Amino acid sequence: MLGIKTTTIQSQSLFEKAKNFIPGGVNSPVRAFKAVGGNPIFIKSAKGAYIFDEDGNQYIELINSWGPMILGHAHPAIEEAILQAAKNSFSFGAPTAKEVEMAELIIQMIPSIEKVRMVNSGTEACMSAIRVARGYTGKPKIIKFEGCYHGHGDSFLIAAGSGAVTMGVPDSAGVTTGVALDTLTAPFNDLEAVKALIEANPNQVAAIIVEPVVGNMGCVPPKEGFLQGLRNLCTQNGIVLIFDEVMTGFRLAKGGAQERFGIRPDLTTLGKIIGGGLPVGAYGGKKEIMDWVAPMGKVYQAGTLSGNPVAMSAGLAMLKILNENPQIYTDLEVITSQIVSGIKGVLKELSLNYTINQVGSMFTLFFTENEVYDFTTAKSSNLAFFGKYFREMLQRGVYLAPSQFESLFVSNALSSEDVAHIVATNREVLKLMHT
Ligand SMILES: Cc1ncc(COP(=O)(O)O)c(C=O)c1O
Ligand SMILES: NCC(=O)CCC(=O)O
Repeated sequence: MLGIKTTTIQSQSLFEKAKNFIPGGVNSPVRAFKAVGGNPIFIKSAKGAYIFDEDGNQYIELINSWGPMILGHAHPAIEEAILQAAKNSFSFGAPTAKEVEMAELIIQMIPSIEKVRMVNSGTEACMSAIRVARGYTGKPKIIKFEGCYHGHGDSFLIAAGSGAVTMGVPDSAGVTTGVALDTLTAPFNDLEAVKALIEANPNQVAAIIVEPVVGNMGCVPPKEGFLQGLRNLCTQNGIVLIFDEVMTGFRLAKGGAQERFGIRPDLTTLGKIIGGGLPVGAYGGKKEIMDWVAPMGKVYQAGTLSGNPVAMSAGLAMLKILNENPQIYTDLEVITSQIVSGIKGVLKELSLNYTINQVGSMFTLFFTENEVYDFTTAKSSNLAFFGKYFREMLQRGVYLAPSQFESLFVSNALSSEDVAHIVATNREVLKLMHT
């Protein structure tokens, strides 16, 4: 059943057609298989741990819509919530009880958030968060880390990770020099570089934005003391600390990476899991800062579909399950550790020294022998090897992110048979690649 057993002819013809109408044939660059060779597969449906393409091939999911499907696909409680909500119409552009319930639950799950505003994507959340930080501090610049991705807002497409680096455009065309000059960059895990930037730009830095565990150059954990060091520098210099928890929020713990590492940011951005698979983002934090947002304050931010009732219902159903079942996080960690230790065992058997990083239910196998702790070390990976690995895994029914510079996301829908299949497939493919 698993893997490409028939053909991918439907996917191929859809892709040919799509290229006539959609730039590059895809609605988000990371979906193209540009970095790994071959053409994208077009998805027809998914259920639990499995995804099915237009040709009827079945794959085990390790992307899970780039993070949101932490409970696996089409979870019955979320499906039901969407169907029920849709019966009352799909959008009102006016306040609802659901969004109040949603805000209350987010604040309960993430204690650093005292007030929260709903938006439609992680990009919007991050764009809005830095605007608020600038309004609140009256300062123009932000510091971000090389290889971190905070969505496609102009200010973030400087040394950006994820699809931007995969497609070779970490500094995108179309971003003005003026905007670019207000984004300062430092290597991830390098506190001294951050200190130097703050000293060289006195009273200029409004915010430091960071993925507390990076997913967008592959999975890269923070070194001991790094996040606390950022917290201290921000407090000492009147800088707003923004944790971009679009990937890590509700994934690494119910309170995200900030709960896992015990650090309290001033603002947090959220996306992915918060919508249960529908388009939702949010930003929130200290009341004192969030009260700068219109209509309370002078920072403008708005949205026709923000707090959309169907999306809120899906998100609420998801968050309630996570909030009420802490065992899910233990299970996710066990499943992911089984996969990772299985792959490590395979590497040992084959005398390969590739690096695997794992934090909770996020992990990446890097085709480099170097320790990977920042963008430079991530980029030392052998991308041709990754491409071959990706294609061979897909052929055998394991659906990975089509880039070395992405994390994989595990769902709790994986069975022990699925885990065994993933490890066995790694053995087969890595062996094939190294003989
Ligand atoms: C850490 C992080 N921030 C922001 C974003 C942007 O979110 P979206 O794709 O929903 O706009 C992403 C993912 O794309 C992300 O991984
Ligand atoms: N690392 C990339 C993502 O998480 C988002 C997927 C997309 O941009 O389509």
